Amino acid sequence: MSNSILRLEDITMQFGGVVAVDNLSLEVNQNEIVSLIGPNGAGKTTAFNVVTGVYAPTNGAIYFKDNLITSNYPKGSMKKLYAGQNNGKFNTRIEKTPDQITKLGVARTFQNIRLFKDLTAFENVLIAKHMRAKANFLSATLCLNHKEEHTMREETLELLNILGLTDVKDEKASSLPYGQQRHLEIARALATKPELLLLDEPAAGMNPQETGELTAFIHDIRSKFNLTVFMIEHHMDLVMEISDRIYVLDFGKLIASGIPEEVQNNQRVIDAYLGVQEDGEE
Ligand SMILES: Nc1ncnc2c1ncn2[C@@H]1O[C@H](COP(=O)(O)OP(=O)(O)OP(=O)(O)O)[C@@H](O)[C@H]1O
Repeated sequence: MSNSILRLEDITMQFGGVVAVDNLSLEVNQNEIVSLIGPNGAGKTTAFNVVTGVYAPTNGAIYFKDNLITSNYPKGSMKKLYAGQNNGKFNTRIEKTPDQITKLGVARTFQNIRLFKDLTAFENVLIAKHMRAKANFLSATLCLNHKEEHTMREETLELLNILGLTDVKDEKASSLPYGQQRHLEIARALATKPELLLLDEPAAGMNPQETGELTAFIHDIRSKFNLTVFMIEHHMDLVMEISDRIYVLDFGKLIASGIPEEVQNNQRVIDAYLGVQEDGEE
């Protein structure tokens, strides 16, 4: 078996005529921290949405731990609209729901924090545990036996403790400072016991101190939970410091990949993204 945990093969995601992700192939290996970067609208979140089953790709295949979990090809009206390059290469259709992808061992956080704002930190994590145990929210809330419930509560407390949230476990999510809400979102993702954690802009909204602490925090959870991390991020200092490897998207296409030094010095990347951000130039 290879060391690959996630592999995208020729993924295209097209919304009508808009090609958000264009023939993207990439690989994430076990225990790596890999970043996906690119200017606004480059297709990063769409790529995450395809991996996590929010969208079925228009074309292409995805492998998780070398098992084919997603596969599609253009059909119906999409046949005419499809603008990609690999038409005909894929001929099976495999689609999984976000729940099914989560159960395989893939969890994610979102660019805009999606906590249950009126529930406590403890309740937010506990619900995620229930969701992992049962197929849906309703059965999750109704069908647990006492022993299962007790175990989940214990595990929830342990998770909050590891993530430094014990003191605020009974606070409403909405009342927590932004940095703690981000940690809570990660705690909730970890409650589903993932092997692969997708973080969509974990530093968004954080102050410089919180952002500075994020590298150590992500390293820490990676080793404690034996995780692989695939991350979208705009803070270049963080990306360059934390990433084992980086993939760069521009207008949906992969324009560069490599270790941070390679990507940092890549002229296409500088032109497309880093240059724009640092100099404010087009
Ligand atoms: N559901 C959708 N329907 C139509 N177009 C969409 C949809 N989702 C994304 N797009 C388009 O796909 C392109 C890529 O968007 P996406 O949000 O993936 O980019 P991004 O790299 O994550 O951007 P940002 O860094 O600003 O979050 C954009 O042009 C966007 O408008």
